[in-house]
Amino acid sequence: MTQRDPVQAAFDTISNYEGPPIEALFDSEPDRLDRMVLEAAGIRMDMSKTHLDKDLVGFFTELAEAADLEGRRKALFSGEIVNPSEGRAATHVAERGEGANEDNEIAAKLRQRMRNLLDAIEGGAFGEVEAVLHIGIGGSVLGPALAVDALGREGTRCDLRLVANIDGEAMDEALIGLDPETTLIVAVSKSFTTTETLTNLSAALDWLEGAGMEDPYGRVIAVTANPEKAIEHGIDETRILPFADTVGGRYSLWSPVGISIAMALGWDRFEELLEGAAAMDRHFKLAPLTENLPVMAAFSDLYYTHNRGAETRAIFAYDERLRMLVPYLQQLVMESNGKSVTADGEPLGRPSSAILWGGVGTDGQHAVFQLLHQGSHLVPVEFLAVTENEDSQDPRQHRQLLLNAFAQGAALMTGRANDDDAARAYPGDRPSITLLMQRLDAATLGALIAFYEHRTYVEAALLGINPFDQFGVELGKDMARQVDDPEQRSQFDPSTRALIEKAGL
Ligand SMILES: O=P(O)(O)OC[C@H]1O[C@](O)(CO)[C@@H](O)[C@@H]1O
Repeated sequence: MTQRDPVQAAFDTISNYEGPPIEALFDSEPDRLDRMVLEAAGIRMDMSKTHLDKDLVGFFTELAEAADLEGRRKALFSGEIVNPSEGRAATHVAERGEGANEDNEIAAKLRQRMRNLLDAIEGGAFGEVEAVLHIGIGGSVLGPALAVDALGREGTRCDLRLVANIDGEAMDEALIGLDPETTLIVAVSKSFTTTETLTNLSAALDWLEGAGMEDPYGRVIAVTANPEKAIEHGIDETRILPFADTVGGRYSLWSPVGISIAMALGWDRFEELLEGAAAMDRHFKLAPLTENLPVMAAFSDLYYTHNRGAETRAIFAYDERLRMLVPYLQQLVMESNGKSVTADGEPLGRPSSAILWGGVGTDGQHAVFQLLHQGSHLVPVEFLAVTENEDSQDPRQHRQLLLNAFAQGAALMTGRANDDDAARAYPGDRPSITLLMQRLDAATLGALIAFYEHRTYVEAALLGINPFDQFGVELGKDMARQVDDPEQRSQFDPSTRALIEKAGL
């Protein structure tokens, strides 16, 4: 008789489990709030409005054991190869001082180099710097965009403009009102081969040259894991900030990629961001699985994809400062876990990560929440809110903001019957998680981002996925090159050829 694969057996149990509605769990589990509200690094996660009951948590614990989650967690922090397809470790935790000693030291040295350059800039080495034009795409821009948008509301030390898209409209907009004499260019690309970034860098250099600048390259700082390529592009070694190639693009804001964060918010805030992330690292590393925020959140994610067939999950931040969180997390989660093969190259054979979408509250309530309450799709929702009001704000607004966030979670769960009119009935029993933070400072934001990183890692570990490669993006890049070549173009399909012809390309 062949032994059943214990991971598959645990997934089968989870997929076939039929538990009670969420509301009933508050009666059947009197200690529910104690067990399902977890707190770490300034984040309070309330999971009591999910279907995870004691049995399910037990089944997930069995799955974690079968998938050797604790071993995977240890492998991440000890710098072992966790990205087998590229034969690499993933050392973003070392950027926060929580990796293997050797990796921590490498990261600390590169951070010191970043600090020295920052001191030189602030000391006037580049003349007066009023603005920074940060050029990068994907993981080379989304972190700085999120951090500075969230934390720079009360003023920044320089005017930070970000440009990612290869669309000239994006560059035109980013340059509005900038003075070439007082603008520094920060070109960020892990590979330094990304078409968008290199094309935008050339456009920015032309802009400097067009303004009569004698040495446009002298105004460029490059951040990359491939310094040779940056040198090939004409950037002087002294203005290159390298980072380790074991730091994935979507995990890189902690590395010198964060120089724009440090320039806009100051070095101390950048360090606080790292410290907050390190606090979450320690929690993830040490807390037992059932008290561990990233682990329990991943259990919930997998329950809804495997048991309830949820294809998406939504995140709504009831805080305007977190409006960039969803785009940031979309890359983190979907580029990491949107895969159909396991780390061993076998077909996955089960749903991978859910599609992540969302926005901010209360805006979403007046646009897409209809579907959340009454649509035929089950969408687990995550609400984020910050209890402390900023001094400058009207407390009435903040009060309403929070009340709305909490009411939505309650409404999704309880629903409301209407025997006379089905269109006015709310089925209820719809799950949500609420993440509550007392304040949104650099440390809490760091912890929040690290929480999502580790949750993504746990999901990958349980699914058997390698979350650190992204081969899915390569085919489109390749075809974009081919389609630009008249000879290869003729081999394309009739629809694509007609589009190219119509656009006159
Ligand atoms: O930092 P780079 O090498 O320019 O890459 C930018 C982005 O492009 C991707 O490689 C996808 O094409 C992302 O993983 C990455 O964050």
